[in-house]
Amino acid sequence: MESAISPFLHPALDRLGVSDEMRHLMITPYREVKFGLPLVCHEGGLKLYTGFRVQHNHSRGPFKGGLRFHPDVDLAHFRDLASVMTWKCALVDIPFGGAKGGINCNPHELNSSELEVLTKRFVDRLDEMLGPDRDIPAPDMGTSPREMAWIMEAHSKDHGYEPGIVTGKPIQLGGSPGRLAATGRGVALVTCWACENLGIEVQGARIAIQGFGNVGSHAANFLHDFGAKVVAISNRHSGFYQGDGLDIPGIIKSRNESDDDLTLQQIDFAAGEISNEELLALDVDILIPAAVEATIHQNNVDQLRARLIVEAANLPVTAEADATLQERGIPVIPDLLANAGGVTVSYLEWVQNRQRYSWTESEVNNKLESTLHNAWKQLTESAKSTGSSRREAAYTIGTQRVKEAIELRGF
Ligand SMILES: NC(=O)C1=CN([C@@H]2O[C@H](COP(=O)(O)OP(=O)(O)OC[C@H]3O[C@@H](n4cnc5c(N)ncnc54)[C@H](O)[C@@H]3O)[C@@H](O)[C@H]2O)C=CC1
Ligand SMILES: O=C(O)CCC(=O)C(=O)O
Repeated sequence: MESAISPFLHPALDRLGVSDEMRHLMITPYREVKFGLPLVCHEGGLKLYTGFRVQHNHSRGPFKGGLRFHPDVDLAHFRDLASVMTWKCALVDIPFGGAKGGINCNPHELNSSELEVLTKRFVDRLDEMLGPDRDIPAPDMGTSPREMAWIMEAHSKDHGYEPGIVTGKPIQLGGSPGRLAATGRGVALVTCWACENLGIEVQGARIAIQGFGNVGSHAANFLHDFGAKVVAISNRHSGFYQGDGLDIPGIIKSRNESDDDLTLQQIDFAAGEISNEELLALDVDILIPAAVEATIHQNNVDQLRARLIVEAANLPVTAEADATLQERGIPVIPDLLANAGGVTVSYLEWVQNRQRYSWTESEVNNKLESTLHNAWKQLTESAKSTGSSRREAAYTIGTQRVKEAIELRGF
């Protein structure tokens, strides 16, 4: 499989003028593992899943990145996503490297105790690679605070009480206030700054959001609170459109009551059903892809009518589509910044865990906002002064910081 990040990364390394050896070092994962995970299912019978962890780079701090439980994942996928984490942490200037991993299972088809066994077995297999100063997992698609609690338990069994082994935990176990909503909060804040920059009024702005999980639903809720009209949302099954704005708090409430992504379909509100492809092509001010990679590609990019795209998902716009959007003058706020709120509060959670001390939610939210705003300022200034896109500027800053750390540490 061709790397989705290479077309963004190589030009940044060209701009830095790195040697071939340094380029190779910066693009190659430090370590990647793939292993079998057997599970005896409740109805009987053995199933074999595959676990993955790619540790991309740790020159600026321990490996950091989420765990995805999804049937379609593979090593190539995680290689790209781990690399994204490295540049993202560097861009927002938190002392972590990049990693990503997960299991090729469909969490909707397993019950809670099967998932618990699988998650704990995953941690056992990775035992010597994980640790609060080595590699710190967190939630990504298909995982949540529940799985993070199991990870903490599995690790602490052999290593003693250590909440800093994982972030995105339940608050009762040392999770940080604000982490659950942090990625969506960051998406909403960055959207507001971008609107201000581009002369788009947030109040009343029409927004379409693809993906209504942790990130999409929290982003929708914050933007609704800021006065925007979220006119369309979707999940992996279908989408909904209501021209005068959806009742986002009401939809989230009923989704949470059933605790199942599927029930978005069953919610009773005065909206029409649309497909994910139709959602992407809506005539809106802002389009927020918050689901999976490559949902905006060369075959649908010409249909897009949004004035601004904010990448809440990782790598949702392919390189070909990105080039077309640049030609059409449609600004894209890149994933490296737009969804960095999650890992930023993960860092704050890890700091609190290491100090055995906790901050209030408003302290955490203030630190999140100032971290993202610093990165936003650096990114926009760099894009302006070099005449590059925001994505190019994000990669230039991220790769520059990682290169500097590698050189300072030596080989
Ligand atoms: N959870 C976090 O803190 C962070 C997540 N992200 C990224 O945000 C994205 C979403 O993650 P979460 O919200 O955590 O996942 P989630 O598992 O909570 O929700 C994913 C949502 O996307 C929908 N979906 C899945 N495939 C789809 C498709 N092909 N078309 C439309 N909708 C689809 C699902 O039905 C669900 O509504 C991912 O790209 C993830 O890597 C990025 C930074 C942090
Ligand atoms: O919170 C974290 O450590 C990682 C979040 C993540 O996986 C991401 O930013 O893509």
